Amino acid sequence: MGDTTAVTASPQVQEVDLLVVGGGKAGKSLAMLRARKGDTVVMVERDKVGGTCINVACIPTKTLISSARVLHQVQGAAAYGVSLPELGADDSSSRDDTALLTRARIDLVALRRRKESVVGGMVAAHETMFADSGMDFVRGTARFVAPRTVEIATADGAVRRVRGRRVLINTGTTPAIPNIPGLADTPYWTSEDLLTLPELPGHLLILGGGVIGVEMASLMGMLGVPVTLLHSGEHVLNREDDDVAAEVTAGLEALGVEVLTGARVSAVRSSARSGPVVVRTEDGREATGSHLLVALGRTPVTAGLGLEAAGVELTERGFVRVDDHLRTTADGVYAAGDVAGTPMFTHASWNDFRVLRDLLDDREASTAGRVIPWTVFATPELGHVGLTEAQARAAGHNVRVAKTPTAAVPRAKTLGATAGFYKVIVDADTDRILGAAIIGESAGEVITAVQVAMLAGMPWQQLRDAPISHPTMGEGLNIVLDSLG
Ligand SMILES: Cc1cc2nc3c(=O)[nH]c(=O)nc-3n(C[C@H](O)[C@H](O)[C@H](O)COP(=O)(O)OP(=O)(O)OC[C@H]3O[C@@H](n4cnc5c(N)ncnc54)[C@H](O)[C@@H]3O)c2cc1C
Ligand SMILES: NC(=O)c1ccc[n+]([C@@H]2O[C@H](COP(=O)([O-])OP(=O)(O)OC[C@H]3O[C@@H](n4cnc5c(N)ncnc54)[C@H](O)[C@@H]3O)[C@@H](O)[C@H]2O)c1
Repeated sequence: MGDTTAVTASPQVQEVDLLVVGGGKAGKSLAMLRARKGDTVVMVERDKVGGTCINVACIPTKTLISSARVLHQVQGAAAYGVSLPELGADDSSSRDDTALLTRARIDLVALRRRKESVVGGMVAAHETMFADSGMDFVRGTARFVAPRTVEIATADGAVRRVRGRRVLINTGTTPAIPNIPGLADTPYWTSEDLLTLPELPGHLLILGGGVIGVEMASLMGMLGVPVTLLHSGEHVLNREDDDVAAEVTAGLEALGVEVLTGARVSAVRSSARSGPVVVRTEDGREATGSHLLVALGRTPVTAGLGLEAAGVELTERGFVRVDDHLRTTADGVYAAGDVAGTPMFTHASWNDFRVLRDLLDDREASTAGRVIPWTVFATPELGHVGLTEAQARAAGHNVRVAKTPTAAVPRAKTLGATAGFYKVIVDADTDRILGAAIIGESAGEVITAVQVAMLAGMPWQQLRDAPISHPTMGEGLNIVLDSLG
């Protein structure tokens, strides 16, 4: 275990082996590992223990989505043969189970309590892990004042200066609030505000059909909230193929969500602080709602960090400039996660940690060429890995596409969850799998099997012929690849 008191080289500056600015996924993982290995480590965190994902992003959203899915299932439970015997089992003529189940509602207080309990449990686990690792976890805001040196305004009012032999910047992103006329004068929620669920909106307007917009629209749709989603692109989820986005849109519409595409919002107005919100698109369409959610991307947290003093440059888009080894333009300073322009996923930030773990131990490691999958937790779910069909064609591959409705998968039939499709893109010359998009129950789990096949360089025929358990959603991979012959 490291000497956490660290060596003081001058009266003002504490010298440590590793200084981590921002305790996101990459930062906290590296801080704990290096401290356990005996390095002196200071990690500075200005806000919540454990970073964005566990407090205000992945974990609370997925917890709420799980509750909403249960509600959705209960409301549709009569179709599965579920009835309510305690409400008149001996008088079946006087009740209508379908109607009663449909009337199931969410209890907002209990919902919030469940979310807070899941998040709280993970935060508590992090507090223990941080302490056990031996790192010096400092609550406060860090700002660079010299190369590899920060000044920390600590939460208890003190000021500390710390210099790291090596430094990692892992300050993440915050919701982007574009300068749309009228927006500043209108009450709006970001994803963080929505998670506190102060109330269920009468009608939610969502600006942006990226991952956040789609997941929140699906969540609110399942909770019975009328939703209008306005997205500037031709289809939601800009990165996906047209057919994939269309299927996700169909899933939203099945939940009652109105999806407006080609709808770049150019003005927002609200007659009173609590009055209806009206948004207007560039092509003159208008939508009215009771609440507004802004889901228009995320901004890297670099303002006020003093990066000039550290010699750390930014890219044109405002992210910390890094090379394939996550090295910034300043000697000994690395950056990782969202702020470094890594794809904005927790598992990508975690993978940055693994690259740094190896580099700091003088082993070869790089971010070049890695394939990062993602899951969009809408209902039905979308799992994605590798190239889209459009990207594969644009890259000049000799493309073959295998596509089968999720309804063809026996497990989907038993689950009564038949919406979606399996789509796998292969290279006809090399037989390698280039990418896949799967829409259906547990798609985020099934996509991992495709990812592993890709990592192993497996020819698609081997996955087609693998004896996959029956009946599982994974078996859909046999079925979809069978369609290639
Ligand atoms: C609503 C929502 C849902 C999401 N769902 C998913 C999902 O399901 N799956 C997924 O993979 N990804 C999801 N993401 C993305 C994921 O949350 C991010 O990619 C991930 O959290 C980025 O982690 P990070 O390591 O970059 O740093 P972060 O976890 O963002 O941590 C950065 C930390 O730095 C701190 N900090 C900033 N400046 C300073 C400073 N000057 N001094 C001290 N500390 C500072 C911040 O307080 C913060 O805690 C979601 C994002 C959102 C917004
Ligand atoms: N399940 C997950 O892994 C998950 C979940 C949530 C968020 N995230 C991460 O968070 C990041 C941020 O998500 P996001 O959805 O906020 O951003 P995003 O950039 O993915 O989507 C925002 C969309 O808004 C559209 N847009 C921009 N201006 C507009 C306007 N004026 N009117 C209408 N539409 C407009 C853009 O075309 C863009 O596609 C994502 O990149 C994702 O990686 C991941």
